[in-house]
Amino acid sequence: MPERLGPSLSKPLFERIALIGLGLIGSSIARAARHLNLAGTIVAVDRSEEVVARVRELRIADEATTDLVAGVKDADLVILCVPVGVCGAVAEAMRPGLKPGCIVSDVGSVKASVIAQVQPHLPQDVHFVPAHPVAGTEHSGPDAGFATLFHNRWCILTPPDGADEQAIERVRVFWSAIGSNVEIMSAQHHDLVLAITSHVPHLIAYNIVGTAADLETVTQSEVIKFSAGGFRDFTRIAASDPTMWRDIFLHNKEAVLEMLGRLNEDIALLARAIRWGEGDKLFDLFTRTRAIRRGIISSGQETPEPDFGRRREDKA
Ligand SMILES: NC(=O)C1=CN([C@@H]2O[C@H](COP(=O)(O)OP(=O)(O)OC[C@H]3O[C@@H](n4cnc5c(N)ncnc54)[C@H](O)[C@@H]3O)[C@@H](O)[C@H]2O)C=CC1
Ligand SMILES: O=C(O)C(=O)Cc1ccc(O)cc1
Repeated sequence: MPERLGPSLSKPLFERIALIGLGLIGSSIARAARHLNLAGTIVAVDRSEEVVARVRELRIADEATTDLVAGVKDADLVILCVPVGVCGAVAEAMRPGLKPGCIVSDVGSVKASVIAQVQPHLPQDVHFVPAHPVAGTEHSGPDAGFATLFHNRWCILTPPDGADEQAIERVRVFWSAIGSNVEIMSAQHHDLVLAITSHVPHLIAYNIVGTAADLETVTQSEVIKFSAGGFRDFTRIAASDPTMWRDIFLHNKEAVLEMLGRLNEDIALLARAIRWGEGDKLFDLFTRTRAIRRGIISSGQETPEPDFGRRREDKA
């Protein structure tokens, strides 16, 4: 068992869990649920034969199938771990197999659109509790997952109005047992917050790496050769899955456009400060942002970077 995972439960939280989509997130949930004894039986469902075969090889689920209806049969908890753009189609296709009274959840990076897509397809006696584990990497697929991915990270639940309290509590307990800190908010608020903290930063990374690549013909590969840490960090983010991120932008359109509008205004102000030599404006902003980063590190939400011996010199 990985070192940082908590103790496994003596009795599973759910008899049978079905995970739909066994990529980075689905396979990480499967691994964590297995290690922590959160489910009596874990069923893996994926539309890709290749992924199903790999899940069997990796032994991260008890059963694996491409058949959605058979896969969700008798499951007490079904979690959609597919790109947000296909959640509605998956919900519609799995509906005939859903057990009355079961809980359906998801892990999508966008919430209002997923609720709008999924809810109309669920029978009245099925409880929908949408979730978003705010943890991930730029990698995809069943080999990329690991059991500690969600440890000490946030998981946001966005239950629609009138959602069953017991079902919300069971999903909260599930993510807490996985090691996440759980918070509940409205889907609209989630989408606005995540637009600025996650979606727009990814768009900026895709954009800057794209622009630099276009410049490369002009600079004859100096862009990559002399890329310092900052640019390299952007290339990591810009290596994230194209399908997943296309869907996120198309399904959180209003919030992303709202945040991009604000960002454009602020960038125009920065350009103006540079043009007119207003150093104090630049200095004030950079001082504020440095304090934010240091606050994140001291609150324990981020591991500090290696100091390469700098601290010893500082002390001298
Ligand atoms: N990658 C990340 O860092 C994070 C992703 N998320 C969310 O998790 C979800 C999954 O993302 P990843 O695991 O990274 O993706 P992934 O690309 O690693 O895995 C997605 C899996 O879904 C399967 N799939 C696609 N369409 C399907 C369908 N119609 N029916 C059945 N299976 C289907 C694919 O074959 C693939 O195995 C997305 O909604 C994403 O927004 C949430 C937090 C972090
Ligand atoms: O790799 C990174 O830096 C991420 O930001 C991962 C990530 C991607 C999408 C999410 O909805 C949550 C986390």
